[in-house]
Amino acid sequence: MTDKTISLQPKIYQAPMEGVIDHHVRKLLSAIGGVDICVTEFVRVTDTRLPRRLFTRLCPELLEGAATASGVPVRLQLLGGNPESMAINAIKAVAVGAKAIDLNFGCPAKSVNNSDGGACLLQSPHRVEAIVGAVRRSVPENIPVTAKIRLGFNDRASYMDNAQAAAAGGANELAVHARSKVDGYKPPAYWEYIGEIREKLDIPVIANGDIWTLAEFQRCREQTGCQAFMFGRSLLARPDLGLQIKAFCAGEAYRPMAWPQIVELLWGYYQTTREIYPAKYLGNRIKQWLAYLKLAFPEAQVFFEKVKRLREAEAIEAVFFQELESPQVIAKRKTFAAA
Ligand SMILES: Cc1cc2nc3c(=O)[nH]c(=O)nc-3n(C[C@H](O)[C@H](O)[C@H](O)COP(=O)(O)O)c2cc1C
Repeated sequence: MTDKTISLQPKIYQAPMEGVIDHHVRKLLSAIGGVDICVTEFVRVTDTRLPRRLFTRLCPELLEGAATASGVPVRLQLLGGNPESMAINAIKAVAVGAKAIDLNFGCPAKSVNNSDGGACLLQSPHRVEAIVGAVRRSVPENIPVTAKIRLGFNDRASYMDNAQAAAAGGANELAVHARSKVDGYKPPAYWEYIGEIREKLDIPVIANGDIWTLAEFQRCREQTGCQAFMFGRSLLARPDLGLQIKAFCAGEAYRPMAWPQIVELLWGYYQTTREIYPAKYLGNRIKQWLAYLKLAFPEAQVFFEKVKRLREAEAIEAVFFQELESPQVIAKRKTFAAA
């Protein structure tokens, strides 16, 4: 690989997804490859110093050098509106093992916004600056403090004020989900705003929102000029999207993951989480992942239909066995093994 191709390689981030991308999913996604940085679900900061176990439950990687088993660094995300409490808990997180802190200014949930956290803070850019500043000043300089914003709360008018506030507070990087809180998750994502932010700020800006495919990555890169990209739902829909992008950028051939590999991935996820989640929720996590996979793999829709009403381990596993033993899957497995 020449220096030129290295410099053309984008940095790929796994987006935080509360209730969806936990440490099990981070482990699987980072093992596939293509992901440079993972981010945890948010730790909700109240007025107290949170106990160590809360950090390690949400991010057991803190006990393993703050990296996944495949060595991908994991950033711990904090959410809250009180600069002092955020700073105190950032210090605690670092003491527990965090090597980077990300601050959430994007969560649209009513319950979160009503208790003064997430996207509602975008209504007061000076508060964004104060929170970032308090955390930045409280943790050692070698610990990156990053922020993740939307383009605004009720509308997108405050996008630049909030981006500049995060930078003025000392954020080392800024991830921008290209929608306002009111935009929710409705397409489109307004990538053009990210490009403006990137031009104005001196810190790396990470583009996020609706980058579902390699072609969309290319368009987003063109529109924003960014070198860093964050993928949430899209990475669940195409778990090797990071590899697809990196191979493309390096000019290398790459055969994207096909359904047989996806079933094996899902089977691995089911097996590792089977004992951990309460029995009454058995299968819920794979159904949740299938809901994203359906967007990229027609086979996932068929599989989802077969498991959607099942709650018993035996029944769910029978569907898996049927799929894992299907001639199509076995044939593909042999082809991959030979390749
Ligand atoms: C179910 C769900 C949970 C999310 N949880 C978080 C979170 O904990 N912290 C955060 O900053 N963003 C969270 N987000 C937003 C994503 O990180 C990301 O910004 C958004 O989904 C757009 O990116 P995508 O189009 O690649 O999914 C969440 C999104 C979804 C759909």
